[in-house]
Amino acid sequence: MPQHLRVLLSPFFILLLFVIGSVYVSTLPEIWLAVLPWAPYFLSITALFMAWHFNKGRVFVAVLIVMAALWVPSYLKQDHNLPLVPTVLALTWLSLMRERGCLNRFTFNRIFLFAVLFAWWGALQTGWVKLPTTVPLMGGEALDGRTEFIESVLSLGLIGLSITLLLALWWRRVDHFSACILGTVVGIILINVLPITRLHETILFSALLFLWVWQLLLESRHMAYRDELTGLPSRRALNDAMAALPSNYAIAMVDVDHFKQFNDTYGHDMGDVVLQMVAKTLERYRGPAQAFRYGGEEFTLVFRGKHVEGAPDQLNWVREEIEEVPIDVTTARGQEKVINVTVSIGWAVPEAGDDPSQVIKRADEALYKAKKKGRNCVVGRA
Ligand SMILES: Nc1nc2c(ncn2[C@@H]2O[C@H](COP(=O)(O)OP(=O)(O)OP(=O)(O)O)[C@@H](O)[C@H]2O)c(=O)[nH]1
Repeated sequence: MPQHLRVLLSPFFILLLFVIGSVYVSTLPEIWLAVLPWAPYFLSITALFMAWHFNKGRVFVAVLIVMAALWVPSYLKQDHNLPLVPTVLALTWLSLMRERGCLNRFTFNRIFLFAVLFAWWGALQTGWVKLPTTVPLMGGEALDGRTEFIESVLSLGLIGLSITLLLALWWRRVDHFSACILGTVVGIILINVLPITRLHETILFSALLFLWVWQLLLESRHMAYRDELTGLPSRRALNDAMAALPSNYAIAMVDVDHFKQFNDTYGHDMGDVVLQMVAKTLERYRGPAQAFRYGGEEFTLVFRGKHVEGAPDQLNWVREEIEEVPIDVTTARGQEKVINVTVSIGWAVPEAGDDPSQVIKRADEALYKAKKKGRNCVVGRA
């Protein structure tokens, strides 16, 4: 499944699950129905605590925005009149901001900014502030049909623009945060347009808050199991994968040739670009083999089951493909040129009684032989 759809899967699946659940909510025992109104508060405290723990200021603020959407109307005693426009605007605005950690001046500034936005909406709703009828904005008292019409068009325009922007951000970033913001905005719109009771509304708000708890769980998993530079699964993920291998498998170790020299000549940043390029090429072989960053300039490919047979050919293709990628570099004298890097590969399959760590050791020995042979080659050790 394409990565774009994969990141959207969990937010929209959670939403769908809660929407279906809300249909059957009235069949729940009394005790559950009594507890349900507390669910959003419990979930928001959990999400806020987790966001603080993982130092995710944007998630912290997103949860507060969802809570404001739930809480502000009941505070104003205006049930079922959700602050739709300020909520969507605040979430969109937030997704344009960079992650800058939690509980610092950036987070407090953002909370203040969005609090002003909600306070403005509340003031207009309650009539504390009255705009001239020619300035229709976010619930300003509509004195005639024309003003009401302009106000609706303006609200729809702002929401449409926000959704377009959020879709563009999701498409560009392909990350869980953008997907969760999209899910939250869709959820808020659903709550606003569906003819639902207060109880259903509570369940849908719980869905939106659960979505953020889930996002933080995914994020923590991502931090533990993904290599930050290349985006590949990390050594820890490889250890887990090795514990669940079938009987027929092969492990290949891929190492960039003369990488120290490359770093010394073109700089560490260019070295990082090379590692990202190698990772991207290895990722393309996701079908037959799973790629991991083993550490430093070393990568691991794991072939399982029927793919083991084709491993030598696949490894040669990988090697050739990496060799063909042109890399633009600047020399110490400021000259620009295009170069190519190569990799050496050693691979092995298990012998009777071998555990995966022994197979990795033998693949490493094969890699050593490939280096000795002159590099840019594949050596297999069955
Ligand atoms: N840019 C960059 N360099 C790294 C990273 N991790 C490790 N390195 C560098 O990778 C280099 C590893 O070099 P060696 O293992 O000695 O490899 P080599 O001797 O140059 O090349 P071979 O003999 O062909 O393996 C060291 O200079 C490390 O600093 C990283 O994440 N980014």
